[in-house]
Amino acid sequence: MSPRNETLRPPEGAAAPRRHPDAPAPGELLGSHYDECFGCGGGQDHGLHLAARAGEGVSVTAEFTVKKAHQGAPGLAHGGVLATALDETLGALSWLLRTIAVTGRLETDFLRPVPVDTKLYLDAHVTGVDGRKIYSTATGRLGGPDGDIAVRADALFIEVKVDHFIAHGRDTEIKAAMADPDQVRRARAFEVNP
Ligand SMILES: CCCCC/C=C\C/C=C\C/C=C\C/C=C\CCCC(=O)SCCNC(=O)CCNC(=O)[C@H](O)C(C)(C)COP(=O)(O)OP(=O)(O)OC[C@H]1O[C@@H](n2cnc3c(N)ncnc32)[C@H](O)[C@@H]1OP(=O)(O)O
Repeated sequence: MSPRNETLRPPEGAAAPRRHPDAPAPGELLGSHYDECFGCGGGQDHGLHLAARAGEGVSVTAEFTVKKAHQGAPGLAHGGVLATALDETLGALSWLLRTIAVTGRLETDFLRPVPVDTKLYLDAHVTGVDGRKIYSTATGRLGGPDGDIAVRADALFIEVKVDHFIAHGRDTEIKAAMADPDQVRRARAFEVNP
C-alpha cells in the first residue's frame, strides 16, 4: 500500500531498507527498549505492553490487547491509544536497522472501531531511508494477522544519537536509566554500526 500523503513517500534516490547484519532473527521477541515506556514497558500499569517480534527484511509484527484503561467511548479503544500502538510498532523497526530514531510525523487512518478486549495484530516495515530520515508504514488488523485492517499509519522517523535523550530527558529518569546496566546495554546495542 503506498503512502496517502506525499511527504511520507521516500523521495527519489532514497536507499532501500537494509537489515542490519546483527539484527535479531526473524521471529525473535524484541523486548522493551525502556521499562517505563508507555507503549512497550513492563513497568507501566496502564501501558500497552505491546510485544513486537522481528520479521523478515526490515519488518516487525506486534500484538496489543485493548484494555478497559484504553477506552475513548464506552467499550471502544481511544484513537490516540491506537495511534500509540502503531507508533510503537513502527519504533520497533529501530531494532532491525540498529538505528535509534524518534517519530517526526505520524499520519493515522482509523478504518474500524476497535472494542475493548480486542487483540490488534500489527505489522510494520521500512519503505526507504534518506540520510537521517526513515520512512515506514504500519497496519493493525482484527481477528488475526490476515484480518481486516482497523488502523494504519505512514510515518517519518528521524535518526538521533543516545545524546538526544540525555540532552532532553528529565534528569531523574535519565540518571536512573544510566544507572541501570540493562538499560545501558540496550542503548549501547544501537551505537555500533558497520
Ligand atoms: C540513556 C537513555 C537511553 C534511552 C534510549 C535507549 C534505547 C532506544 C533504542 C531504540 C528504540 C526502540 C524502539 C522505539 C520504540 C518506540 C518509540 C516511539 C517513538 C516515539 O514516540 S519518539 C517521541 C516523539 N517524538 C519526538 O519527541 C521528536 C521530537 N522532535 C525532535 O526532537 C526533533 O524535531 C528531531 C530530532 C525529530 C529533528 O531535529 P534535528 O534538529 O535533529 O534535525 P532537523 O530538524 O534538521 O531534521 C532533520 C531532517 O528531518 C526533517 N524533519 C524533521 N522533522 C520533520 C517532520 N516532523 N516532518 C517532516 N520532516 C521532518 C527535516 O526537514 C530535515 O530534513 P532535511 O535534512 O532534508 O533538511
